[in-house]
Parts: sequence; C-alpha cells; structure tokens
Amino acid sequence: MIHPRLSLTIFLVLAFVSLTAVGLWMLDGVFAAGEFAQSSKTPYNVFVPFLAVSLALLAMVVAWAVWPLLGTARSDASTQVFADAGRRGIGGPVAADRASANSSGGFPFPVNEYSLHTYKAAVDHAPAAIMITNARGRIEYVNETFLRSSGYTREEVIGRSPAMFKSGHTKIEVYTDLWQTILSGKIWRGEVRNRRKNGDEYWENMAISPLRDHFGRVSHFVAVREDVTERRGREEDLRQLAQIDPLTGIGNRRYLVERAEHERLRAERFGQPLALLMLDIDHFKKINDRHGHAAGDEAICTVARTCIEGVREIDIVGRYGGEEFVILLPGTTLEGGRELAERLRQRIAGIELTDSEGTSFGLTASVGLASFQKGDQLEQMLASADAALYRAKSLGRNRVVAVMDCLDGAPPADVQ
Ligand SMILES: Nc1nc2c(ncn2[C@@H]2O[C@H](COP(=O)(O)OP(=O)(O)OP(=O)(O)O)[C@@H](O)[C@H]2O)c(=O)[nH]1
Repeated sequence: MIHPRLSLTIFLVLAFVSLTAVGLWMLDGVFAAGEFAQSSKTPYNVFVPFLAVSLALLAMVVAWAVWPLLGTARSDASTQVFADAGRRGIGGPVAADRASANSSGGFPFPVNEYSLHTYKAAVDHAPAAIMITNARGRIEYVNETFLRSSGYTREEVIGRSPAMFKSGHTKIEVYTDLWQTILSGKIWRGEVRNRRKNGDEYWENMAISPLRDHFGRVSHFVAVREDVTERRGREEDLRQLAQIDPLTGIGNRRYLVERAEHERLRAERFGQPLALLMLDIDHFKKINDRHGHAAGDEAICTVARTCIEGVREIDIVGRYGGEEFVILLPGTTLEGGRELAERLRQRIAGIELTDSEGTSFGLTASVGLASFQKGDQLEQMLASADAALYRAKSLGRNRVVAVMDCLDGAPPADVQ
C-alpha cells in the first residue's frame, strides 16, 4: 500500500507541474520560447521567476514528504514498540510491520518526535501498573504505578523474572493457562494474588499481551495490571455475609450446601468416609408458644453453640432451616457419626433455659444420620438424613436414627 504522505506528494507534484505548464502555456512561453528569446520584448523574464517559485514550492513539498520517512528510518526498536502499542492500544497483539512503525498515527508530527515522547509519558504515568518483559521473561520496563503498588525500586526489578511477585496463593492452573494463552499469541486476562516487597499480598487484575517483531516472532510481553484487592475484599465480605445466619452467626443453608458439596467431592475422590447429621429441636413450636419467640431464639442460639462446641475444627455446622441444623463430619464413618450425634443429643437434653417470665424450660433434639456411599449426590445424602430424622421423630423424638441407604426404597434401619 502506498504511504498516505507519498500519495499526497505525488498528487501535489502533479498539480504543480500541471499548474506550471498551464501558466507557461498562458504566457505562450513554452511553445514560442525561441521567438521570445529572439524578441526584444520577451516574456522570458516573466516566466523565469514564476518557474523558480514553482520549483521552490515543489522542493518544499518533497522535503515535507520525505523528512518523516527519513526520521522514522532512524528511529530505534523502542520507538516501534511504543508507537505500535500506543496506536493499537497497549494490551493488543501487535505485528510490528514497517509500515505501522512509519505511521505518524494521523498526527502532524513525525512519529519519533511526537509519539515516542507522548506515548512514553502516557505509559510512565498511566494509572494502571505496566510491565514489559522480553521473550525470555526478564523485566525490561515498569512504570511508576507498578513501582508504587509493588513497593520495589526500578533497579530491584529490571532484569528479573515476574515470578518474584508470586505469593504462592494463585492456583498453578492459572499460570498454565496464562502461558498457553500468551505463547499462542493471544491476550490473557485474569486475576492473580501477588506479594508486595513488604510481604503484603494483593490481588491484581491483569491483561498480558504479546508483542511481535517484524519477523512475526514474539519479542516482548506487555502486562497491564490493576490492583483489585479492595474489590476482592468487598466481594469476599459480601459472599461471607450471604452465607451467615444472622440469628446464630453460624453458616446458613447456602453455606452448608456449598461446603457439603466440596466435602462430598473430596470423599468421592479420595475414598474417605463422610457422615452427615440432621438435627432438629423437638416440639419447638410449643417452646415458642409457651415461652415466647425471644426464648425460642435463645434456644436456637444455644443449640447452635452446643453443636459448634461439640465437634472438631474440621467439622462443619450450619443452620439448615428454622430449628434444624446440619453437621458434616469429614473423615467420619457412620458409626463415628452416631457416637457424636448421641453425645450432642445428650448435651442438648441437659440444656436449661429461662424465659422472660423467669420460667425455666429444657430442650430435646432428634437426629437423622446418613453417610456417604460411593456415587451419592448431595441431595441423596440430605434426603437420607431427612428420612432418618423423620423416623426419629415418629419413634418418639429425643433420639438418633441412622439410615444407610434409602435409594432402594427400603425402610430406614434404626440404630437406636
Ligand atoms: N423463635 C423462633 N422460632 C422459629 C424460628 N424459625 C422457625 N421457628 C419456628 O419453629 C417452629 C417449628 O415448628 P415445627 O416445624 O412444627 O416443628 P416442631 O414444633 O419442632 O415439631 P417437631 O419438629 O415435630 O418436634 C415453627 O413454629 C416456626 O415458626 C426462629 O428463628 N426463631
């Protein structure tokens, strides 16, 4: 493709030549130059300055057209990187062909005079942290924001690998995906947890794009990084808040389902046992009716505390419904689960509370127990525990009942 400046130059040259020819023709000079020369009253003196002005203008136009091309040819590799990155937007894959390097991007200045300075200033002071590494993964450039957010000085990072910022808390799959993407010439976007010089960890949202030289080889990687620690923190707070039961402060049903699914997958994968208890306060409606809603709330909180205090740290306790709790026991068999359920039942039966009138009252609870069987889905485990709980209630309450498997429609087998 012809360079736009070149096309304009050709057009102007042709225009000047035509104008000169027309001017001379109008003076009748070109066609009768011999006569003029011989004539005493020759117009020769008129068209010489005319021709000189035209030629001077022509020379200026040519100089105007050729100067930036000469200038750009002298520009170095960094001009090319910045010019291309700036013109196409840093973060986009770039094939740094000659034509694009020569372009002044529509500015009325040569690329290496205007663009290099402007683009470099823009990158140096950009609000996002920017890092450029070479093809061997060594850092060649970092901007001011990068230095501020990482806490390092330029001397401490230039020539080193970006691995120096790793916190060790980003999944290995994230890095595998990152390298596969950028080595295939595409932009990688994602979030990684990095470490500042002072040891603090922070979340960065990154866009890493490969730059190519004029042979099409990846020569550099440009990483544009934004510190998103605050946003991640807020998201995590909201996520946790959405999973907490406001009355008891323990996990709610959403929390339980998420954790239970995680534990079920772990049990499936590693062949470990997993027991699930479903515990429900007996005749709770009567407690509310006789002692008031506040006493009912107090009873729920006390049972929650009793469950939390009665299990191991790795066990998971949550409020599944009104006066119903689910307890997950990773690494625990049905027998182990039954022992714990019985212990909790006894502790709850020992609770004594006082209502607002000073009347004391006690509590009992029934427990349904299920254990993970290979291939079980979470819904099956919950349904089994629920069926066992129903049986415990129908057998008179204040007891523990276990069910091995309700899938075949067999009636639940009582443990107690
Ligand atoms: N105080 C209080 N009561 C609640 C809360 N959530 C649910 N409830 C009440 O708990 C009672 C549960 O009653 P039911 O489901 O009939 O069960 P129950 O009376 O315990 O009877 P069984 O489970 O068969 O022993 C209902 O009256 C609900 O209104 C709560 O957060 N606080």
